[in-house]
Order: sequence, then structure tokens, then C-alpha cells
Amino acid sequence: MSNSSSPKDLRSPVSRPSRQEAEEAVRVLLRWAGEDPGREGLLDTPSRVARAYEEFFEGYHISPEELLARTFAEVEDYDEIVLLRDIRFESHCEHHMAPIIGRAHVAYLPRRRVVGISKLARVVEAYARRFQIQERLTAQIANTIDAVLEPHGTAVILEAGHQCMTTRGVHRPGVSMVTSRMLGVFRENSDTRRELMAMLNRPTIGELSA
Ligand SMILES: Nc1nc2c(ncn2[C@@H]2O[C@H](COP(=O)(O)OP(=O)(O)OP(=O)(O)O)[C@@H](O)[C@H]2O)c(=O)[nH]1
Ligand SMILES: [Zn+2]
Repeated sequence: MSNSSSPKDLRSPVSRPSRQEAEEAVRVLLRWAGEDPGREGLLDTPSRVARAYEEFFEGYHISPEELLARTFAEVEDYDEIVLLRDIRFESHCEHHMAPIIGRAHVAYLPRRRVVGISKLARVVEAYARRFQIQERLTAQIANTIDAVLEPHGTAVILEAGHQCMTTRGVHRPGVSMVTSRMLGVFRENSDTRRELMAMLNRPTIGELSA
């Protein structure tokens, strides 16, 4: 594979096992759970799991900073909050490798330049598709937007259910974890923070058209 077409590898500098080794690890786990990896229904499972991992953890190949590289300046000095809310995300907890499924709300107060809104959702995805704890995921999203766009402020709020708490361990379905990271004016100015909360509490498009 040529360098130009291979995806950028942004993982920590640990040696990556081969695909064959990854598939063997799945067979070991199947045996450990009490299964026979040789039975017909499980024969293709190791390769399916490897493919699923490529999808779940695609974020290690994506540079969130690069996603925010293109900005637009012709915005007539728009200087109010931009909020993208209810961005669904799927992640995996680094303690149990169990799914974390939730919604992110991402806001910033631009300084001269704005970014394409889909890029905010892509930044959420780039960090979510890694092994995470919710606090770090929240901070990484906010810190990156703040560092790259240099806005007046950045705010990120995440609400999520952790399957490590619902399907195992303490078994508490319906519990959600809420985390936030407020930077710049959102941290310093309570009026700006209140304005953001008011925007978040407005009816959604679905509710308006219902
Ligand atoms: N702060 C934080 N904790 C998390 C997150 N995801 C999972 N956890 C918690 O991480 C903790 C790990 O605790 P341990 O005692 O080491 O692991 P455990 O014995 O499997 O714990 P239980 O889940 O209580 O059975 C648990 O309390 C989880 O609920 C997260 O995103 N943030
Ligand atoms: Zn967990």
C-alpha cells in the first residue's frame, strides 16, 4: 500500500498485532467464555469481530485537528453562539470495553471564522471511536475545538448510558452520565452560559413539527 493512500496512524506507539493475531485473540476469548471456536456458527466470528473493531475504533486513524482546518470568514461578523445539539455518538469504555451510547451538544462562540457544522459532529466521532472514559471524551472534544478555532468560548455537554453499568456490574438501566466542559466565555460569563442552557432547552425540530 502506498503512503499516500494508507490511513494516518494516530495511535499510541505500541506495536500493532497482525490481523491474524487479533483473530486468534477472539478465538481465545471464545474458548475462555466456554465456546468451541471451531463450530460452524463461530468460524467467521473472529474476522467479523476484527472488522467490527476497525469500525468501532476508526477514530485512531482520524486527526480531529485536520477536520477543523477549513473555516469560512464571510459571516457578516456573526458573533453569537453556534450550537449543534443531539449529536448521537457511540463509544467504548476503556475499563470494560463495553459500549457507551449518548448524545453530545457542542457549542462555540466564533471569533471571525466559522467551521462547517458537520465538522463538529465529525470531531465528536473521531474521539468517540476510541476507548474512552466520558470525562476525557468531553474534554478532548472541547479542547480541540478551542485550540484550533480559537473562538471566544467552547462548550461541550455529553449525556450517555454506559453498558458496563446496565448489562453487568451494578445493573442500573436508565442511568445516564452527564459531563460538561466550558471554556472561555462559557466558563467566565454566567450570562453566556445561561443563554446556552436556554438554547439547549428549546424544543427540538422534531418537537416543533409534531
Ligand atoms: N468516571 C468514569 N467512570 C467510568 C466510566 N465508564 C465506566 N466507569 C467506571 O469505572 C469503574 C471501574 O471500577 P473498577 O472497580 O476498577 O471495576 P469493576 O470492578 O468492574 O467495577 P463495577 O463496574 O462497579 O463492577 C466503574 O465504577 C465504572 O462504572 C467513565 O466514562 N467515567
Ligand atoms: Zn465500563
